[in-house]
Amino acid sequence: MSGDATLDVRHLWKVFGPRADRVVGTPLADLSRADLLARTGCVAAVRDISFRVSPGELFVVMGLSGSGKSTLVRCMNRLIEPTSGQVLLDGVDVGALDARGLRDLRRHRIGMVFQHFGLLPHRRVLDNVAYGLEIRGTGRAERYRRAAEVLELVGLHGYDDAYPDQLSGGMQQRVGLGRALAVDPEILLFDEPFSALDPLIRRDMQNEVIRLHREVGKTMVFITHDLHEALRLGDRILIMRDGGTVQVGRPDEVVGAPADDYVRDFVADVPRSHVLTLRWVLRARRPDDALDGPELGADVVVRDAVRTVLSSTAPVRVVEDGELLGVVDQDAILRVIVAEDATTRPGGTPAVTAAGAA
Ligand SMILES: Nc1ncnc2c1ncn2[C@@H]1O[C@H](COP(=O)(O)OP(=O)(O)OP(=O)(O)O)[C@@H](O)[C@H]1O
Repeated sequence: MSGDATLDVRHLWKVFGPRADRVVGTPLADLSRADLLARTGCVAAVRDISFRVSPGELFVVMGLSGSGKSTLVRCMNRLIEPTSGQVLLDGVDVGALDARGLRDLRRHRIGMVFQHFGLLPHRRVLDNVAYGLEIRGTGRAERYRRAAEVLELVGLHGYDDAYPDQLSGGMQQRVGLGRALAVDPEILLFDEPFSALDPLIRRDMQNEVIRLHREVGKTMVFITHDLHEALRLGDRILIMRDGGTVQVGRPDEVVGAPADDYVRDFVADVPRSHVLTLRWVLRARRPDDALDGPELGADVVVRDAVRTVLSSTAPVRVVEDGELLGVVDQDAILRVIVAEDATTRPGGTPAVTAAGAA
């Protein structure tokens, strides 16, 4: 059962090369990517990847160039045929779809946003946004109505009649985003959409995705090689290396408890106060702690709690579901800020565990 996951990826493999179908399920599958290549000439682009994306979640897949992200995302709608494993979209096995089902999936159910916008240069912005509706057979009046609505949503109001080459890169990317949104798909897949944009415009577009995600509540899978982008956007992040999964977790988990040295190195320069939540810095309440301090939730990010903690003489009480998890005092906050560039918390586990055990 896929439960109520919008996307459920199970033991997905994609092997390229000669006799690629004879790798999974044999001892060859246990070889590292490099050894497999040396022994067989095959590349395991995606190695046994499993994850579930809940309705409305923004799920990020992050990895360096060659880690297998693009192959993985293309396996979702079978632009690349997986070697083995399953992809379920709202419980429907994508691998079992016939040509017609697949066409329906790509037109109606999955929207894609790429780095290269793939806009139609001779068509106006409005027609580009309406394009998905047009190939779906939606009538002219209805598709223009919807396209105008989406243009407003992606901040392109007034650009209906412009042509793509009259727009900046960021604006063209908004058109691409609008086109994907116009058909109201169940899930949006972003394949490194902002990699070619200038840093400031890129930041703008990230904010745009965050805003849109909040406003339309769409389930999203976002592929990136940029850790900071992943941490900004992701409800959860899957980190890939050499085709496999290194870690899946919330941003605070990836930064607070890196799964291995690879992730630890990766997150070493992340400002911890921007990502860690109070859960990671609280301690168990001591009998002499004053309990009349302010109350904050365990998922409040340290940076957002600094003012409250530093302006209170009593420790801040950290609560979750009405229960006191522990307290955060000024020392704890200052330690995070002062040690911003330290690599990991000793022990690497949320402080709530330590507090609970104390
Ligand atoms: N059609 C193919 N035939 C053979 N090998 C391939 C093919 N497509 C991808 N690969 C290999 O699979 C691995 C994963 O590639 P993929 O493009 O998915 O990685 P990526 O993380 O998306 O990298 P990038 O960000 O550079 O696109 C790489 O080693 C790549 O060379």
